[in-house]
Amino acid sequence: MAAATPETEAVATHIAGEGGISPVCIGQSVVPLINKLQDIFSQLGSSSTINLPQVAVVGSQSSGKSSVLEGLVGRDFLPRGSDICTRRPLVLQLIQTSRKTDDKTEIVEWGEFLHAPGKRFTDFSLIRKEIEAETEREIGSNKGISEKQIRLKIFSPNVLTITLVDLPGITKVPVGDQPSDIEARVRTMILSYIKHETCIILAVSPANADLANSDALQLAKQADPDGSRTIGVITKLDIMDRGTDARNLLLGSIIPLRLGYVGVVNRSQEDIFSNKSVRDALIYEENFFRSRPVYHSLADRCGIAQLAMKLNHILVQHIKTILPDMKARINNQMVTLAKELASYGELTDSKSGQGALLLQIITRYSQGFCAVVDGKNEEMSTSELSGGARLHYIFQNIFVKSLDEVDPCDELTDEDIRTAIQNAAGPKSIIFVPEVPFEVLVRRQIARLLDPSLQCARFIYDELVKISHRCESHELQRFPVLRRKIDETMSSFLREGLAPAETMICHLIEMEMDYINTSHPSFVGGNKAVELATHHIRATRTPVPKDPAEWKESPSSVAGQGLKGIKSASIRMESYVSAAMGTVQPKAASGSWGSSTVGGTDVRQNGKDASSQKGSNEALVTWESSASVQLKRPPLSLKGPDVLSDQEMIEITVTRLLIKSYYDIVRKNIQDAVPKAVMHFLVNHTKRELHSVFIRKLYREHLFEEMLQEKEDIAVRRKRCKEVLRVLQQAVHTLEELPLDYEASSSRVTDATGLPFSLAKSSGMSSLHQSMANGDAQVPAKSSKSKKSGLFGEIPLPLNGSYTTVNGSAHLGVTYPSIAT
Ligand SMILES: Nc1nc2c(ncn2[C@@H]2O[C@H](COP(=O)(O)OP(=O)(O)OP(=O)(O)O)[C@@H](O)[C@H]2O)c(=O)[nH]1
Repeated sequence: MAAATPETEAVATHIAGEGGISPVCIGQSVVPLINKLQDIFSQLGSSSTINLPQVAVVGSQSSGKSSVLEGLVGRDFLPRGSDICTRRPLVLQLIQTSRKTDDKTEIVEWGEFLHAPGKRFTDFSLIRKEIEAETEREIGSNKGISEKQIRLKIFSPNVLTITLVDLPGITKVPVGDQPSDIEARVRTMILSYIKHETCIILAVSPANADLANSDALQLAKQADPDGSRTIGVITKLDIMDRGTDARNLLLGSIIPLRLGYVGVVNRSQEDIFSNKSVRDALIYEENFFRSRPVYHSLADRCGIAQLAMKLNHILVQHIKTILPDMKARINNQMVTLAKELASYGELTDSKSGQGALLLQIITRYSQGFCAVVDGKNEEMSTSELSGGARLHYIFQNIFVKSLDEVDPCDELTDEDIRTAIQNAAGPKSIIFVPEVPFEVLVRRQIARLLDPSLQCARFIYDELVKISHRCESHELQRFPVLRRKIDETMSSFLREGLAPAETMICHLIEMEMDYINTSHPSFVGGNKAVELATHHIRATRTPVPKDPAEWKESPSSVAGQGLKGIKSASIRMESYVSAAMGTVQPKAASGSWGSSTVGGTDVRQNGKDASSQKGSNEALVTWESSASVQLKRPPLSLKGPDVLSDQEMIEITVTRLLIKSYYDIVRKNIQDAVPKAVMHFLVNHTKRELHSVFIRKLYREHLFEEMLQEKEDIAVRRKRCKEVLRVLQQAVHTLEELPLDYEASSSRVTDATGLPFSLAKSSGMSSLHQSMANGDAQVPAKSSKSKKSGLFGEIPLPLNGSYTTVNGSAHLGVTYPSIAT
């Protein structure tokens, strides 16, 4: 390396400070704020979604990760060794404390674990022991690995303020308690840290192993494919094969890395055994690079100090890049919290305040109810019907449709109709199509409309109850008593609305049953019904059998089928059709079926009746000459004969037609009137009166206190909400304090070519590059502020662009002289 010039000496003095103990503190004004934020957000618990930048050290087992971290911290406190040492992720937050104190007794450096809050570890060897003990407490001593973090804060005036994560090394063959898939598990664990875009990866590879096989670089590439946040760290430069050096590795000739490599020399195992101090190790490292000319031109890539500077600068730029997003996220969180807080409202003790609050709640409730019913609710669902649309569905798709599907005669058999007709005729024969049985039967069918109509009203009532629950405001949740009272009032009010709706429905059905309006213009009427019946029968009759024997058989076979097969049989009956049409019956048929003419003959006098008549006449004659004839006692239950007469068929068909026609009229009336009644008495009435009912029943001054009793957890939530809001406001404040025009003053970051980032991208800087390459290590005091874009945003060139060396070597970002070893 080139000898130190007066300028570099001056810079070195500046960095070393008085007595050589002042460290370079690039980012001092920025990173502490981030740590402050980190503390603030840790108070918020896991709900915090702010990802603060971290630096994670990854690599294969025993590659020197912990040693690198120790070098960066400048203290000897991590478990290290040739065997597996780091078995749980160690999150290490370095916090720079105030620089120096005159009071020599004051403790200036200490560590604190999250699992032992308040306990200061001033003896750093105890920190190492505590890490080992805490590791064993979790996973025992037999080489097991866990992903549960150990969190440690190191407070010191001699550290760069930064967060580092030491991760277990990648290992191939399971040993001790390690599971068979140890390699995969460790890789997954490491990836879970380094995959975050905000994580800077220190990929540690030993110089004495083939870089092409580096686990660290392979994992880093997986998490950061474009290499924009990966720094390669080459360790063990001191134990490379004789005759080899790491020049090509550091230059990125083997595996190029966008942010380049830094070579370091840590303490060897022997050094550890002999308790070599960090300070001595750093001096040794400095001498190592100084004594090897091959590294002279790579001063900016050699030594832990360069790594510290590089890291710090990248971190600063990174923070600047993510700041706007961080602010936006905090603001979003604040908006959400403010809304939540507003929903909890404030408590008031004054009667007028309570009254106003109560009035507001019941007014909102009533308006919400109406809005849901009217379909004006803002939170209207797009995935299913809700509110008023459900009421409409119940009316039209359930009620009206169900009535449409009802067949008024489905429960009326021909025998039922015939029996009704005969009963209506009393002791007489039927002359005309009877009116009474039609009325009796149609009334019975109209009565069947009552149940579905009442059910429809019930369904609507149920829906309104559901709506009433839905429109409970968030605010109402705070007051369980008020909520219960509103619920009670609402359901009793809805019940009160249901009663008149049901009464109205009963009246509607009764009205319909009470007066059968056969003059209704849509009613088919008797004559038309006979005509239709006749027409229907004509259309469906089968041809008359040619063989008279078949005529004989025909009726009897119909009779043989009994009333079960009467419908189809009646269609086949020629006699029936003839009777309906007024034509003459075939003789044979008339013999067995009686002399029926439309409306003129007692059709019940069928063959059997005739023969019994004949039999009684004979009995009379015989009585005169011989012993008396006994009549059969009529059975208790009397039914008409099995076989239907022609006239009966017509009567039945006509009666059916009349029933259907009239029922249709009534059905339409009911389909129309029931929804109207329900809407009027129940739904609209509720909408109209709800608010005044609430006022009447709930807005009572002596009830205010009771009804506005808050749920216990609401007070807790309100308090928590306020607290989190306060913390967020503090975070915003902290962010606003951040000097966005921050400019690094005493270090620079170089890209893989060895040039400072910005300079490397500037044109016409080759002479500068050359001077550095020559080991002059001088950067003009003023250089243009150019920028490099990448993941970490734009990296401006430090204004003074000074390149620091101490005695021709890079100076550390930590000042070991002050450390008590
Ligand atoms: N000679 C020499 N030895 C080193 C160097 N870096 C680390 N070592 C030694 O390598 C061994 C492992 O170092 P650690 O720092 O514990 O490595 P690690 O990667 O943290 O190990 P695990 O956490 O167990 O994976 C120790 O004995 C160190 O002394 C170096 O640059 N030079």
